[in-house]
Amino acid sequence: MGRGVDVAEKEQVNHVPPPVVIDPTRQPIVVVDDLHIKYKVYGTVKEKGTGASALGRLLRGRSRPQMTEIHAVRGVSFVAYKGDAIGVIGTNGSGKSTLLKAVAGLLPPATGGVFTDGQPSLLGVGAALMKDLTGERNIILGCLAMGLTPDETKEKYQEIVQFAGLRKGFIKYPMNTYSSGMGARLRFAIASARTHDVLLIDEALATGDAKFRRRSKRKIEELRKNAGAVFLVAHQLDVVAETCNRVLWLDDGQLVMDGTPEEVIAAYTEAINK
Ligand SMILES: Nc1ncnc2c1ncn2[C@@H]1O[C@H](COP(=O)(O)OP(=O)(O)OP(=O)(O)O)[C@@H](O)[C@H]1O
Repeated sequence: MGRGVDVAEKEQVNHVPPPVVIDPTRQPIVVVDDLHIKYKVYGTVKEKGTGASALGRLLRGRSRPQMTEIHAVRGVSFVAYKGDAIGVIGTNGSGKSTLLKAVAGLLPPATGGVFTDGQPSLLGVGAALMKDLTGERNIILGCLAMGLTPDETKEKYQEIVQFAGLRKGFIKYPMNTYSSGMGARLRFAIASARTHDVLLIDEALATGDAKFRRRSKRKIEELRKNAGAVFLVAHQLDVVAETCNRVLWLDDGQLVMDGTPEEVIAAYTEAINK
């Protein structure tokens, strides 16, 4: 017997998103078109999560996990233009990191698409630096990995050390002796040593102090001028307001608002304080 489709489901099935409109006077760098991202997870989420029910399942031999899907990004569309610095805000689990990973090409769309003009670089909290190596070695390897020549790396080295502004002597210590803030500063300093077509920064500035944030803001402005577009995920709304010319507000995987920092942050603040 066929299953009835309720009205909400019908609307979803028949929903045809409006086409993405590109401003012909500006240079598009990233086009996200009705993007859907789903994670496949293995678990028994449909059943009760109590100890008794887990034991019952085990005794009945039904502990085999089932596959379920988490629909993390649900029909997001926008266009980022050359010179845009876009803040992505939203509550925990609203899909911000997932969206950035998809723009970076690290997660395949379930449906919809992401088109980028140039190479995206994702700078995340856990960006790959080698914990056992010194800051010095990480700068050299990081620069070479980003495609700088050995001569360019030599040229940039001092600038990176200065920008990171680590405590005296720490550049010669292994990174596993760094605080999380120090690690984040070094990561950002390395990443910003070259221009990126699309630079995606996921919470990487969160642990910096006020002075470092001011320096980062200036650096992002510089990167914006030379790069294609910069995306910044941050929970600190003041950082987003200071750094970005545009903000996307995500909620439950959907785009609630796309506008200036003033209007989007005001609407978001009102919504979360209700
Ligand atoms: N690797 C994963 N496997 C399965 N589900 C995931 C995975 N990563 C994220 N999710 C789920 O996708 C949804 C969006 O998560 P995401 O990390 O993108 O949110 P976020 O807005 O960046 O959150 P936060 O502000 O807490 O960092 C959440 O429901 C989360 O549980």
